[in-house]
Amino acid sequence: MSTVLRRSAGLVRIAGYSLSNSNTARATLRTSRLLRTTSSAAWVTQRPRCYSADSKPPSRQPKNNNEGDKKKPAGSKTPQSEPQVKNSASPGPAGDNAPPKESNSNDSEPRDRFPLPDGWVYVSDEQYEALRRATSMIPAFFSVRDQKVLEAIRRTGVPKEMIELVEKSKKGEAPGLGDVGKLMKSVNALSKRISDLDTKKDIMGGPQNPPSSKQSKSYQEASSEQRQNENRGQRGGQQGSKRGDTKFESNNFNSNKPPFSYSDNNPFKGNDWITTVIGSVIAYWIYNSIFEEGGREITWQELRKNFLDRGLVEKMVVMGHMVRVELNREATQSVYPDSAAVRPGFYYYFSIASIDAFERRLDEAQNELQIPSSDRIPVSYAGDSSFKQLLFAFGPTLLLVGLLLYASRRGPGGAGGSNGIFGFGKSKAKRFSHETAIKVKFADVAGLDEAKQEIMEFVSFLKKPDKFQRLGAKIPRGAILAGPPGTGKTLLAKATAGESGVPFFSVSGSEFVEMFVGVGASRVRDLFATARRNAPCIIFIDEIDAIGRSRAEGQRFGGNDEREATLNQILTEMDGFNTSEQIVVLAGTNRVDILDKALMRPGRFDRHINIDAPTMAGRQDIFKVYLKKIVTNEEHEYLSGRLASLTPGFAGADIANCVNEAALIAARNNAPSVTLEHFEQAIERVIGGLERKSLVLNPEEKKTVAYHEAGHAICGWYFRYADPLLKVSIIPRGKGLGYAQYLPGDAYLMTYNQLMDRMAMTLGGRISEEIHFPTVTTGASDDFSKVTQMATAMVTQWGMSDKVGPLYFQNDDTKIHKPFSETTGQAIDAEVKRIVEQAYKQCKDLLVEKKKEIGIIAEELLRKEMLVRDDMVRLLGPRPFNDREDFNKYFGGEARPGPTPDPKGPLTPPPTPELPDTPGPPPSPAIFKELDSKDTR
Ligand SMILES: Nc1ncnc2c1ncn2[C@@H]1O[C@H](COP(=O)(O)OP(=O)(O)OP(=O)(O)O)[C@@H](O)[C@H]1O
Repeated sequence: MSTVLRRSAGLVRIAGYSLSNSNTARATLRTSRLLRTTSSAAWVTQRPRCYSADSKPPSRQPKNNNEGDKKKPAGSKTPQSEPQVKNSASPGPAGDNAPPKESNSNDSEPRDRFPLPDGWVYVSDEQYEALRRATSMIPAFFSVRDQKVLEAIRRTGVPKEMIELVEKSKKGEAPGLGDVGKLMKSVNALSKRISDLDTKKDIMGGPQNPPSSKQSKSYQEASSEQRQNENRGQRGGQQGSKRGDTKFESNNFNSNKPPFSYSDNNPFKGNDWITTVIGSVIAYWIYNSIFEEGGREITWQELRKNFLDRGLVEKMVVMGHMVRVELNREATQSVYPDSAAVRPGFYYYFSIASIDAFERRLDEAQNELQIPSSDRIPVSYAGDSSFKQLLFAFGPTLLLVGLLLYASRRGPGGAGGSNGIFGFGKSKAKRFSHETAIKVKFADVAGLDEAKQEIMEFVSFLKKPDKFQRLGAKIPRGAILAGPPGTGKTLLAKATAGESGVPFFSVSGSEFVEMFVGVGASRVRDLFATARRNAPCIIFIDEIDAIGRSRAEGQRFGGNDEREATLNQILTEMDGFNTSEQIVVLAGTNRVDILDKALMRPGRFDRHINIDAPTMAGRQDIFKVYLKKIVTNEEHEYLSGRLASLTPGFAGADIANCVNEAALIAARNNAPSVTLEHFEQAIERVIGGLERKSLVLNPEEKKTVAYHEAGHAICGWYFRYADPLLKVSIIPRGKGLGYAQYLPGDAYLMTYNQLMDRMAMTLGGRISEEIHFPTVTTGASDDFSKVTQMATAMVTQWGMSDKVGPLYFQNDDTKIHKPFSETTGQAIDAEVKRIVEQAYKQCKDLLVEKKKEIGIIAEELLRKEMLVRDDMVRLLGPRPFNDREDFNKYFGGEARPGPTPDPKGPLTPPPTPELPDTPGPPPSPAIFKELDSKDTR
C-alpha cells in the first residue's frame, strides 16, 4: 500500500509539474511537498475509519442508480448487499462514510454551470461524490479550498477523456502509459480552465469558512444577483459600455464576502496557487478514481469471515507486501448480489508483514476449513505493478530523451538556436529591432559631431539607396569605429540603427571564438546569412580585435588557426556582398593599430572613424544629456560647463558614471535634489577613489604628508606653466595618503616649459620633505615614476634633447632588443638624468625661497585637512599668473589681477625648443595625485 501511496504522491507531483504553464517552480515544489504530506495523511486518516464506520443506510438517495449503491440496513443476512467490510473507500455514490449533512451545499444543483467547450462533460452526481470523498481525506488546510474546487468542477465540467479513463478503470482495464499521459493532459486542461474562469469570474471566491446562515444568505443573494447580472450581460449585446459595468458588478461579487475571506489572509494568494491546488486536488481525485477504486482494502479477519469461509476466493496474488484477493465472481454474485465485489476488475487486498507469515496463516485457515490440498487456493507471486515495471523499463530512457529535448530546445532558437546543444555553429549575435530595443537616436549621442557626420551617410544609404546607386556610387561596406574605451562607439552604432530603422545585429568579436575548430568561421557564415535574410540591416561587431588581429603578428607566436579561419571568413563574407546588398558592417575596437591590413582595405571596412575622448564642449554636451535624466535644481548650462572643466580626459562612460554617482550620493544624504557638491564629490570619488576615513596616520606621518602636499601646492601656485590648483588634501583617498587636485585642461600639445614646470611640481613633495625634515620617506616613489616617464618621452619621443636629437624610439617592453645602440642608450640615460636634475633644481630653488609659505600651508592643512583655492588666496595672496579662461569662468578667477612678472624670472629655455610632431603626451589626468601610499618602495 505504501508503494501505491508513494505513486499517488508521485502522480500529484507530476500533475503539479504539468501545470507549469502558470506555476512557478517554487509553487510546484511547495505543492508536491504539501501533497506528499497529503497522501500520507490521507492514508493515516483512512485506516482508523476502516474500523469505525458501521454499515449505515446511505445519507441520501443517489440520483444515479449504479450497481452496489443501494445499501441495506446493517445486520441483514445473506444474500447481502455488501460484505461487511469496514472500509471508507466505497466506490458508490454516498457510501457509508459520506460526509455528514452539514456540507449540504453540494446536494443542491450546481450553481450556474458554464457552457462546455468541445470534448467536455459535466461530472455526474456519482463522480462528484467520489471526488468529494477523495478530497475529504485531504488535511483541513486544503479542505476549504477543495470545497470550492469541487464546486467549480461541477460548474466547469471536465474533459471527456477523464471520464473515459474512470470508466475504463471501472471495467477493470489496467491503465497504460498512454492513459497516464491522457490523464496529465486532462488535469492540466481542467486546472487551466478553472483558473482562467476564476480569474475572470471569481468562481472560487467566497467565504473561507462555510458561511453562517446569515452570511450564507447574503452569499446566495449575491450569487443570484451575479447570475442575473451575467444574464443581463449576455443579453445586453448592444449595450457596449453597460456590459462592462455589468461585468464589473459581477466581479464585485466578492464584496459580499464575509470579513474573513480566503484571499484576505492567504499567503499564497494568486493564480499560481489556485492552479496548483486545483491541479493537485484533481490529480488526487483522478488517481483515486482510476488507480484506487478498482480495489478496496480489507482485514484478514474480514477476508476470512466474508470470503474464505464461504469459499468465494479464487486466487491470491502476492505483490510485495500486499496480497490481492481475486474472488469467484459467480459465487460472489450469488452471496452478495449488490456488492461492488462482483464488478469486473474489482478486487480486495490486504497488507502482510512477511510472505512466510502470510503463507503460514493461509495454511492454518485452510487446514481449519479442511480444504483438501488439491483444492487449496492458488497463490501466485507477482513482481511490481505493470505501471511500475514500465516506469522502470522506460523511465531512464524517457528521462534521457526528455533531457536531450530540453537541452536542445532551450533558448530562443530551439535545437538549431545558438543556445541549444546543436547550436555551436550558429551566430550568437543579438538582434535588436528598431521598434523595440533600439530607441537610441543621434540626439542621444552627445559630442562626436564629426563621427556622426561620417556615419550619417550609412543611414542615408540604408534609407535611400537609389540616391547613390543612380550615380553609380559604391556604398562603403563598413566602418571601423576606433577609440579609447567608453567613448561611445557602441552607442553610435546603435544610434545608426535607431535612425535608419533597420534591424541591428550586435555581436562581440570574442563570441566567435570557441574551443572547437571551425566554429568561429561557421558563426560568421551564419551571421552574414541571417543579415542577408534581414537586409537592409546593420551588423555591429564589437571588440573586433579579438578576431581581426593582424595575421603577420600572430605568425611570430605560432599563429592561431581558429582565429585566422574566422578572420578569413569575415574577409570572404565582406567581399561576397554585391553592391546592391544593403548590409552595413560596423566594428568597434580600442586597438585599431593591431588590426589586419586586409580588414582595413577599401571594399571591406572602408571608413575609419576615430572616436577620441570628448573635448571640453563634447563633455559639456554629454553632461547635459545625463543631467536631464536626474533631479537637480542647478542651472544646467553653468553646471555642465563647470563639471566639464573638472573632468578633462573623461570619456562618455565616465561622465555617465559620474552623474549616476552624484545621484547616489544625493540619495544617500536624503537630499531632495542633486547639487553641485554631490557632483564634485562624485568626480573626486571616480578619479581619486574612495575616501579612506578609517586610515589613521600617526601625527608624525600626518605632518610629513601635510608638508609633502604643501610642497606640491606651492609649486602649483608659483610656477607660471603649472596647471591651476583646485584643492589640496591630506585625507587619504584611494591608494594615496594625500592629494593635490589640479585642472590641467585639454592639453593637446605641451611646450618644453610646461613639461619642465610639471616635472618640477611633481618633485615638489619630496623636496619639501628634504627641506623640512631630517630624513625623507618612501612616499614620493610614484612622483619619481611620473617624472622619469616624462623625461624619457622628452628624450626618446618628443625630440627635446640636443644630445640624442630628433629621434623616436618606441618603448616596447615585449621586445628583447632595444631599438637603439648601446651608445645611444647611454646617451638617452644621461639626458633623462640631466632633465630630471634640471627639474629638481628648478623646484628646489623655488621651495627654498618659499619655505615660510610651505609652513603656512602645511600647518593650515594639518588643522583643516583640506584647503581649496580660496584658502590658498587667503593665505598666499592671489596667484601671480593668469589662469586659463575656462578655469576663471567656472572657478572664480575672473577678478584676478593681470599677469605679474614671474618672481623667478624666465626659465632657461632649452637650446631649440621643438614642438613634437608626434602625438602629444598622454591625456592629462584630472587629478594630479601626488602622494603615494605608505608602502610604496
Ligand atoms: N557621446 C556620448 N554621449 C552620450 N553617452 C555616451 C557617449 N559616449 C559614451 N556614453 C555612455 O557611455 C556608455 C558606454 O559607451 P559605449 O559602450 O558606446 O562605449 P564604447 O566606446 O563602445 O566602449 P568599449 O570600447 O569599451 O566597447 C554608453 O552606454 C553611454 O551611456
